[in-house]
Amino acid sequence: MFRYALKPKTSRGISSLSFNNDTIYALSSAQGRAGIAVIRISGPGCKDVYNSLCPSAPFPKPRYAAVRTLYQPFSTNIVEASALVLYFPSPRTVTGEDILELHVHGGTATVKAVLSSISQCASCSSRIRYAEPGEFTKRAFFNDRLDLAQVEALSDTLSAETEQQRRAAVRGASGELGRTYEGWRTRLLLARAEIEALIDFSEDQHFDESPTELLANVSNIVDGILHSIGLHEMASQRTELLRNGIRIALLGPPNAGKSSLMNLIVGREASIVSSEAGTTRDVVEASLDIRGFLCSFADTAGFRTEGEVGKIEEEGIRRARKKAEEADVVIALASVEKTEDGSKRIVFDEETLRLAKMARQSLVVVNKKDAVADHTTLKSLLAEFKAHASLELEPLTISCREAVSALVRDTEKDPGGIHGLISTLAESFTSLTALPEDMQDLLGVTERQRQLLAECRGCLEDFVAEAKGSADRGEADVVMAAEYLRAAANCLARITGRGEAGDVEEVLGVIFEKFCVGK
Ligand SMILES: Nc1nc2c(ncn2[C@@H]2O[C@H](COP(=O)(O)OP(=O)(O)OP(=O)(O)O)[C@@H](O)[C@H]2O)c(=O)[nH]1
Repeated sequence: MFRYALKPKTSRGISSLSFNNDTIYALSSAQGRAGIAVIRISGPGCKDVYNSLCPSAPFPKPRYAAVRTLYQPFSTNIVEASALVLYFPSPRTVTGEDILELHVHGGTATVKAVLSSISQCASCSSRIRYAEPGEFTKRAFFNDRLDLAQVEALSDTLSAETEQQRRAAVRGASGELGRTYEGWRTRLLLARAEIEALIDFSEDQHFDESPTELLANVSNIVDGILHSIGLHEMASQRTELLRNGIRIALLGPPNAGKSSLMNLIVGREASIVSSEAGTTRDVVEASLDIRGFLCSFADTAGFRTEGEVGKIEEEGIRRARKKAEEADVVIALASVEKTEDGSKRIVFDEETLRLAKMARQSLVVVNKKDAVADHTTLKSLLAEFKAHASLELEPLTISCREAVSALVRDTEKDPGGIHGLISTLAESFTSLTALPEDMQDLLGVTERQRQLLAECRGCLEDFVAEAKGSADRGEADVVMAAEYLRAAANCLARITGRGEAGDVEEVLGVIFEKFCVGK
């Protein structure tokens, strides 16, 4: 019963004061009125809790649902007339401990009464108390039910707001990444063991390989791992875009219609629209879900070069330029305007197009197509613009004035061309974040993991340099080489939570603080 009291170190090899023998309970479904509320209890006192709440009913068969009346402990007061009760015996449970699940009516008073009754239950084997945030998952980790990469994926699953964030989180939850990193770590440990054997026993025993030959052979293994780390790092940069959002900067000359376009896309008046040039002085940002991708949209000050540019406008332009340089996608907006002689021309600015060309993805869009009466004139204006601005692709044409909000899903009604623009944007998001079919599991690589992979790569590159240096010198520093492998393996261990105790406890705090109570 006192599994952990007898074992000062958990199965992960970590002594943790917060890991204890207590039986914990919490409301695992959302707070507030609902059809059903799920209360979860985990720990050695589950059976005692059941016996206190259902004193005369038989204990339910493990993993089978049973309908029970729940009583206030030591009384005949009914707290829930018909609860669904499930018992899962350890160790094959989500926390690795005994679990009791109570599905009760989701009224606030019922949930409160059941939780209060659990707190009054008596257990001779353990203290019964309300769980801390993330404590169920923490127990799953300490009991080897989840590795750290899976815990992070679970945290991402709970916080996923868009379809693409959900997809990435699901990939991380499979445990495949943890297995991959463990596989690499084992290979590095075996290689290090061979090198250490050489250090320890070379004076007494004959080895087939010389130290330089051994380092060269290990280098081949390390090269393979380095190649794979490169792929994982690349994948993590792509998933970071899904997690943190794709940054889009909307650039163009004053009055091109940037604010109008931004408002149409985000579906609200985020930016001020006015016929006065230079209305947008600062960067206006809004986050939204575009076809399942989280995006952060930035409307910027127009790049005005003619006329007097005041200090505030100048600062706005500087910020716009910075936004463009940081953006993943730049939308370069031009517009159809009337010239002094009454004819039409497409107004654009060179700086916008230069920044668009430098961006990872860009779109050139011409607004105010409604200002041209016929299609032939529009076509010849576009051809002239394309040649003058040396554009490789055909610009998209839109009219914010004729557009229906992008939030209206009926793509038939798209006189302003906004749905077409959204589809093109979604295509560029896909190409920014896509991974080949056989690399889909890598969608789960998190920023923390990427940093550790980069650290690991550094140690392995040092090893390869040492091996090469040894071959050139004809003399190997095997102690240094073994140390590089030890450090690299430890980086991988910290990804899955098998690292040295201090390291793991440090990352645990960061990871678990994101969890809610009941998870
Ligand atoms: N005819 C026509 N006018 C438009 C269209 N889109 C915007 N406008 C008008 O163009 C003017 C400028 O629009 P804004 O959206 O404020 O332009 P902006 O690029 O944000 O301007 P700055 O803030 O000065 O950089 C306003 O009077 C809009 O009503 C369009 O599709 N057709």
